[in-house]
Amino acid sequence: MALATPLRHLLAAAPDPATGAPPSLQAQPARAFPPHRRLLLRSIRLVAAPSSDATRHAGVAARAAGGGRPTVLVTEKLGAAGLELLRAFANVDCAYELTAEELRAKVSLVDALVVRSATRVTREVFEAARGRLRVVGRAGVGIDNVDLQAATEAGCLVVNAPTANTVAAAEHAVALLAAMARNVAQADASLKAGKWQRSKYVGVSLVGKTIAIMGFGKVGSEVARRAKGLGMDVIAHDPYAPVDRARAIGVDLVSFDDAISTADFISLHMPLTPSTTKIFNDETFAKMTKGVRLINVARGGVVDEEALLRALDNGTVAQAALDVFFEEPPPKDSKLVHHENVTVTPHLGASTTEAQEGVALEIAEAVIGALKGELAATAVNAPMVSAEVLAELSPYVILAEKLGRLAVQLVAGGSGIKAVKIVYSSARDPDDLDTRILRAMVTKGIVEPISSAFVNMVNADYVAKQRGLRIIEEQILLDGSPEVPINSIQVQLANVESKFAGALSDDGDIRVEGKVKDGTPHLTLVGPFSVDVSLEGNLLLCRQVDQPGIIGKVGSILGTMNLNVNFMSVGRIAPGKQAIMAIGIDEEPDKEALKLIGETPSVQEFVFLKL
Ligand SMILES: NC(=O)C1=CN([C@@H]2O[C@H](COP(=O)(O)OP(=O)(O)OC[C@H]3O[C@@H](n4cnc5c(N)ncnc54)[C@H](O)[C@@H]3O)[C@@H](O)[C@H]2O)C=CC1
Ligand SMILES: O=C(O)C(=O)COP(=O)(O)O
Repeated sequence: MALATPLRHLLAAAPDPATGAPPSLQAQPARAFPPHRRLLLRSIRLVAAPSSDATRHAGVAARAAGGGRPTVLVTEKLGAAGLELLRAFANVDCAYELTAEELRAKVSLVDALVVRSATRVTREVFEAARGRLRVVGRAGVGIDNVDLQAATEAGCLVVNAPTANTVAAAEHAVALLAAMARNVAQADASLKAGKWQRSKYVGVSLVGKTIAIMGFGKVGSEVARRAKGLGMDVIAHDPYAPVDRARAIGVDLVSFDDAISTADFISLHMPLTPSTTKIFNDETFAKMTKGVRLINVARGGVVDEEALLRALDNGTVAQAALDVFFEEPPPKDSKLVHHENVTVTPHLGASTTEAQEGVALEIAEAVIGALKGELAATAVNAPMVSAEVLAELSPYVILAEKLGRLAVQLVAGGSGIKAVKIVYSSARDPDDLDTRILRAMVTKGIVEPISSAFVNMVNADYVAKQRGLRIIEEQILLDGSPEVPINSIQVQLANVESKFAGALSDDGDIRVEGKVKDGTPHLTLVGPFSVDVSLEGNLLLCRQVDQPGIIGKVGSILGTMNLNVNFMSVGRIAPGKQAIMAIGIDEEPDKEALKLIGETPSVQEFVFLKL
């Protein structure tokens, strides 16, 4: 999907100047709401929520250094069709089996990095990238080899390919299940060694046995379906899986202890996270039925391998079939790998021709989309904002950033900003108004003019938190049609001094408010003064006592200095009382022009603001 320029602006670390057709607005059903209710929307939330859900959306545009084609570094073997797709869009550097040092050396020269499970994309890698790396594409599911927090802090989007290898992984689990139960690998090795050991390799049957699926996600549920086809009783444990989905394929969701204590076979399908690390340990093995058989096609780290070895040696675990290991490749003398009751494969779950073509295409599309600033449906470290929401809010994106920019420039030097309140007035039910993108833009507007940080949707909340900015959002619920998502956005900075007293509200906050008019952002309120000036170019705010002639005087200074006024508005409290002039200027006035404006009799204060 091509995005309108304002949206690219949000998604971009460096805005991509390419234009696309603006996405159509989403029609909303008309609903009635009580008038003018003020609601607290939400305080700031962090965005680094590791998940492999396929429903997350966000994008980050990258512009290659020098403005040319972007460069993509591919560090592990990728399916040919995916590589071809990448090559049509970017310069692709395929460099396999890099050392950590070599990877760090290369990463600052690329806009995107595509990896599988063997490349460790650590904090050091993001640091070495020095801000150029915008997208990490994981051609597969597990993103435990990517430091998501470091990626988020660097504003680097991480995308994965969560669906194309599901069936391959499930089939491999079933292959290991059957091979283990019938000693296929051991018998094969024995026969090849010239032996004929029929009684040694008597196996166990699967039919009628209970298998516990630990992690009932995409792979787990496919394994469950296949196990049912083999005549097994299937139970599953997954604290987050919907009961309905399990029920639909005839699987009972049970507690962790119930699952492991009743199963004859246990198949692992959860992600490796801090809470699943070594979740299978001495304590949990002790709760299992004696003679249980374990299959692990998930991640080696979910099993305490020393404890598994003990359980195999004391007969608690009769057999294990392992595709994944804590350390990959495992040490050559690994006792687990060489154990006679253990069947091993070298992380082959996703290694089918079909799955590799699939993940390569899936990741190539996601990476290209993200580099273009389009939506990444498989982003794992950015908030979920649907394409429809992004399209609908795109006119407000620039407004939000400009209000942030204005507000921060009104702060007097030395007064640290701590509290930012964003007030949206809207007739839309708060549950139907996703403002995270706008909050990110206000943050961008506030932070970027006063720091070297760059802010995008991936890192906005993180940057705000790191800078001690508490961002609160409120909604004033208006009467009227909820078809227009937002009537106005107000940015308030509390407990700061202003270099322009006219911008202070009666409560003492710096306050600016804006609206979108005919698709263009307008400033509509400064402190207590209503104005109406298009937010383009630069802005001059002058405060004076309302009286005839001042507009002419300031206007003629600007004219003399060859400064073009693009918009102008006067706001006053009452005739003859305090007033402000808001003047949009295309160019930036020089010191002399500003001096003359300051010396204009009756101009009590003025400020020049860059938009
Ligand atoms: N060996 C291989 O080549 C492959 C391995 N994998 C691995 O398989 C695993 C599953 O992948 P998908 O099914 O695609 O992911 P998924 O995200 O669809 O499913 C994971 C499920 O685990 C559940 N879960 C999270 N914490 C849990 C806990 N403490 N106990 C039980 N369940 C928990 C989640 O709720 C989710 O339903 C991942 O670890 C992935 O990295 C996936 C593909 C290939
Ligand atoms: O997708 C996953 O989680 C996998 O484990 C597959 O890993 P791979 O891409 O084969 O290195």
